[in-house]
Amino acid sequence: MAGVAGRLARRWCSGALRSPLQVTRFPALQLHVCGPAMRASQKDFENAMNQVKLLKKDPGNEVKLKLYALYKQATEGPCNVPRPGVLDFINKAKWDAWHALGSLPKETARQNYVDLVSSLSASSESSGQVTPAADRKQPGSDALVVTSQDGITTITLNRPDKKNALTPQMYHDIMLALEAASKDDSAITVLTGNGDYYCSGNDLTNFTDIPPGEVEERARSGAVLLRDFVDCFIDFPKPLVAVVNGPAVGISVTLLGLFDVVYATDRATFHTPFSHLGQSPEGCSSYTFPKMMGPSKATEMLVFGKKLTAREACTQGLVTEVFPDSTFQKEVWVRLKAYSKLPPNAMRISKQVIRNREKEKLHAINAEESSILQERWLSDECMNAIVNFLSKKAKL
Ligand SMILES: CCCCCCCCCCC/C=C/C(=O)SCCNC(=O)CCNC(=O)[C@H](O)C(C)(C)COP(=O)(O)OP(=O)(O)OC[C@H]1O[C@@H](n2cnc3c(N)ncnc32)[C@H](O)[C@@H]1OP(=O)(O)O
Repeated sequence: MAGVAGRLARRWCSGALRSPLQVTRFPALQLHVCGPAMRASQKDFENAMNQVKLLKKDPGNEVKLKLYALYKQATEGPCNVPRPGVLDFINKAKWDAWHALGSLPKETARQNYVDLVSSLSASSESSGQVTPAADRKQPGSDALVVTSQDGITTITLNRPDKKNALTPQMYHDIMLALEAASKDDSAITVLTGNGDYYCSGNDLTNFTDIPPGEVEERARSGAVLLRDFVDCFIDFPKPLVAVVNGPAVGISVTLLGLFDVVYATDRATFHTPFSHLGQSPEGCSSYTFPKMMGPSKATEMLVFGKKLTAREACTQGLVTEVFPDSTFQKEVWVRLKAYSKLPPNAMRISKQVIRNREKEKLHAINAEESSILQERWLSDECMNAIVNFLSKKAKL
């Protein structure tokens, strides 16, 4: 395959092949093709085709073949044209990739194409080679992807079929990733999501399969986990940037108050349905939200569960800047890449000057919120809300 791959690369890059997959600029990446959520619209698909053209670095021939195959499957269905001759290496490799998809439904191929492009785009504005940072402990599952390049460590939530809902493993892995990022060579750390959502908050199935008699203990350990998790954000020493690529729910919203900068696509929304869930605010939002938006706007969000658009969130100070979805990834990564070239020690120290005097207070608030939430998890209101979600009676 290496010889074929090399020839393919030359042909693609030289523009010898005319197809919607002509990748003129390629991303560096860690790739994940997602399961068949089957929600991508034709518009999403067309957007993804456009996004491919913006990619900066070569993702490698295997990926290009995968993109080609998914495109053909999504637009024409299963491959039933004759296989090219043995010496027609390029077209044979393309045919093989397409044919390998068998009877995969067009909708699934379309979704997989969109998801694949989305994962490529997440890092398409960077020029260096993305490496899974070799000196760090890698996450325990592929629900989290950590990459490092151009002075930016990016932590990507990668459970797009579940809207990047956070499992206990992910909480632990994010803590490990933040700890590693605090010590690595990068100047800036980014948290983002793969797929159409930034994050749908705590995975509500975390509350299931608890044996009778263990509920209190689970609530206690859940509160410890929550407290440790939020502490990592409070203490994180470098500029921490949220690249909010889609809607955000629950703890993924409250935590934004602990980030230094929050960039959002205009497709993002911000929703904290704590009362609907019989729960209460966490992530220090009971302090950061009233401080940034005033108590009454904070109450609308944290108590009444009002969902904000990206622009509203920007007006309230929760979001730093909103970008059109079509140019979001491009603009944000260009910006971050430029920032990452600033002297790292100066940035770290300036962050400390801005944040340090509040740290103690934030830790105390986090402890209090976690303890209140521990009680809430044992309430009938909370149990009923979880049962409602799980039985699909309620979509919050
Ligand atoms: C006692 C134990 C303690 C545990 C440890 C705790 C540690 C810290 C806790 C911190 C406290 C955090 C609080 C919060 O974050 S509150 C917010 C919780 N999130 C929600 O309420 C969102 C619920 N989801 C939804 O409302 C919708 O799914 C959503 C609007 C996000 C998307 O709707 P849409 O119709 O577009 O898509 P689907 O509903 O079909 O979703 C696709 C699949 O994804 C699953 N999904 C989505 N979000 C979650 C979630 N939060 N938890 C679990 N699963 C989620 C959804 O069920 C679909 O799955 P299937 O395809 O399998 O049906």
